[in-house]
Amino acid sequence: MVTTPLTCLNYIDGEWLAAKSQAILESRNPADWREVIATFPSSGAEDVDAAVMAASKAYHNWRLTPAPARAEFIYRIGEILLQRKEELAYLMSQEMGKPLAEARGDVQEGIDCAIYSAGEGRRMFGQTTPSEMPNKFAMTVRSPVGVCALITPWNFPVAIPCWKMMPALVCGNTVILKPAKDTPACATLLVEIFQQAGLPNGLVNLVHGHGDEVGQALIEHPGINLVSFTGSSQTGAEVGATCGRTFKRVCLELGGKNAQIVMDDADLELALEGAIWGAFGTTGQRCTATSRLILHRDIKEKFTAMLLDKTRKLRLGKGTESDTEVGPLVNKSQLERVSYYLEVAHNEGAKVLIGGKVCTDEQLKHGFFFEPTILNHVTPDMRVAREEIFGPVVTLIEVSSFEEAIKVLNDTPYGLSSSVYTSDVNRAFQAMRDIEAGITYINGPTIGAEVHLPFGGVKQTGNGHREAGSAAIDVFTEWKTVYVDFSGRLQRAQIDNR
Ligand SMILES: NC(=O)C1=CN([C@@H]2O[C@H](COP(=O)(O)OP(=O)(O)OC[C@H]3O[C@@H](n4cnc5c(N)ncnc54)[C@H](OP(=O)(O)O)[C@@H]3O)[C@@H](O)[C@H]2O)C=CC1
Ligand SMILES: O=C(O)CCC(=O)C(=O)O
Repeated sequence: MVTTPLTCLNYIDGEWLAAKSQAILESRNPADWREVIATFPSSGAEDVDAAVMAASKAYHNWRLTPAPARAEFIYRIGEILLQRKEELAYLMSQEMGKPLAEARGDVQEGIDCAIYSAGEGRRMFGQTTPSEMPNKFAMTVRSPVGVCALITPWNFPVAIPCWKMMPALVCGNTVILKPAKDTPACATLLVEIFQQAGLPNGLVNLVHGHGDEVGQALIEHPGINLVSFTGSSQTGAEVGATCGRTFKRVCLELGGKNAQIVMDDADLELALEGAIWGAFGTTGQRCTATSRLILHRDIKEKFTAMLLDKTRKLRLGKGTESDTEVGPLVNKSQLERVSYYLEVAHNEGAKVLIGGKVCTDEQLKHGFFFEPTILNHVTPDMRVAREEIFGPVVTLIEVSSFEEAIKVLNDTPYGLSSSVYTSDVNRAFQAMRDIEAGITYINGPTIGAEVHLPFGGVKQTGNGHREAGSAAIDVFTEWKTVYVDFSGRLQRAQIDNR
C-alpha cells in the first residue's frame, strides 16, 4: 500500500520536477476531506512549454521506432500494471472514492488497453489499391500525428489516461498528460509505472495543475498537434473552439444523459440489476451512467417497488471498506451540483421516492456522500431529464409503447450510451437501428464498455471521434497516400488525358 500524504511532482523529459512557480495544491480524500492524500504542483505556462519541448524532442526518435517495438513497451506497462493492480486500486479508492471492486475494474481497463494497444502495433493496417496507371502501385500508410495533449477527468483516473496514452504511443506520438486535479496521485503512480517499464525521456510528460491554466496553455500551445479531451460538454466546447482556431486535431469525449428502457416483456430481475449498477455504480459519476429509466406503464409500479427495495439496501461508505457498494461524490462542487439538481427537481414537480439529500450519518459526515436517489413523475421536458447530473440520481419516466420509449430515449441533447430490456428480438433489432447513441446494450446496463470496441457518442457527447478499439488508431494517426511508379517513364500524358 502507498503511504499518504504523497508528494507528487510533474514528470518532464524524464525528471520529476516541482512547478517553476513552486506553487502546490492538495488532493483530499472525498470520503473524509480532513485527510490529505497528496500535494502536487500547481503548474503554469512555463511548465507546459518545457513539457512540449521535451515531447517534441522525443518525437523524432519515437516515430522512427518500429511499431512492434513500441508495442513491446506498451505490453510491459500492462504487465507491471497487473503486478501493481492492488496498490493502484487502493490509492484510487482513497483519492477518488470509488469502491475497491470498481477501482480494480478501472485498473483492469488499463491492463486490457495495454494488451489491445500492443496488438495494434503489429497491425496498424493501411490499404493497397489498384492504380489507374500501368506499372504503378498505390497504397496508404499511417503516420503519427506528433505531440498530443491528453486532458483527463477524475472519474476513471487510470482507465481514461490509459485509453489515450497507450494508443497514442503505439502509433508513434509523444504525449503530455494533464490529469484532473482531483486525482493527481493516481496519475503520478501511473506514470511511475510507465517509467518502470523503461520509458524513454520525453515520451510521456505529466503536468499537474488547474484546467484553466495548464489545460488552457496546452490547447493554445503551437507545439501541440492533437488534443484528446474527456470531461464536460461545456469545457469540451471551449476546447474544441480553441483547437479549431489553431488547426489542431481534437477528439472530444463528453457528457451523457443515458437511458435504460424496461419493456413490459422484460426479465425484471435482470433489468433491476442493470438499473441499480447503471445508476448508482461509481456514485453515478460515469459518462455512461443510467440517469433515466424509461418504464413501460404495465410494469412501472412493480419495477419501481423492486427498485426502491434494492436501493434502500445499498451500503454507502468509504470505498476502501470491503462491504461498501456506493462511495462518496468526488468533491464539494459535485455534492453542491447534485444538491442543486434536487432543488430543480422539486421546483419542476418531480417526486423524491428515496434519498434526495446529503448523507448526515455520523460515520460519513466528513465525506461528500449523497443518498442514492429515485425521482418519480419525471417528464421528458424537465431539466432533470435532460441535463447531466453526474451523481446517484435516477429519474423515472413512464411510457405506453415501444415507439414512445425510443422517442423519449432520443429526446436529449446527448447520445452516449443506451439500453433496452426486452425479450422480443424484433424490438431489440429495432432499438439497435433507431436509437441515437454511440453505444446500445440489449438486456445489459448502460455501463461496462470493453476496450477493443469503439467508445463515444453522437450529438453533444462528442465531435464524431471514438476512443478505444481500432477507432483510437484513427484518432492518433494521419493517413499518407503513397504512389510508387515503376514504369520508368513519365506518365504525365496519361494523367492529363483520362
Ligand atoms: N464525460 C465524462 O466522463 C466526464 C464528465 N464530467 C462532467 O463535467 C462536470 C464537471 O466536472 P469537471 O471535473 O469540472 O469537468 P471539466 O470538463 O471541467 O474537467 C475535465 C478536465 O478538463 C480540465 N479543464 C478544465 N477547464 C479547462 C480548460 N479551460 N481548458 C482545458 N482543460 C480544462 C480539467 O481540469 P481540472 O482538474 O482543473 O478541473 C479536467 O482535467 C461533471 O459534473 C460532469 O457532468 C466530468 C468528468 C468526466
Ligand atoms: O462503464 C463504462 O462504460 C465506461 C465508463 C467511462 O469510461 C466513463 O464514464 O468515462
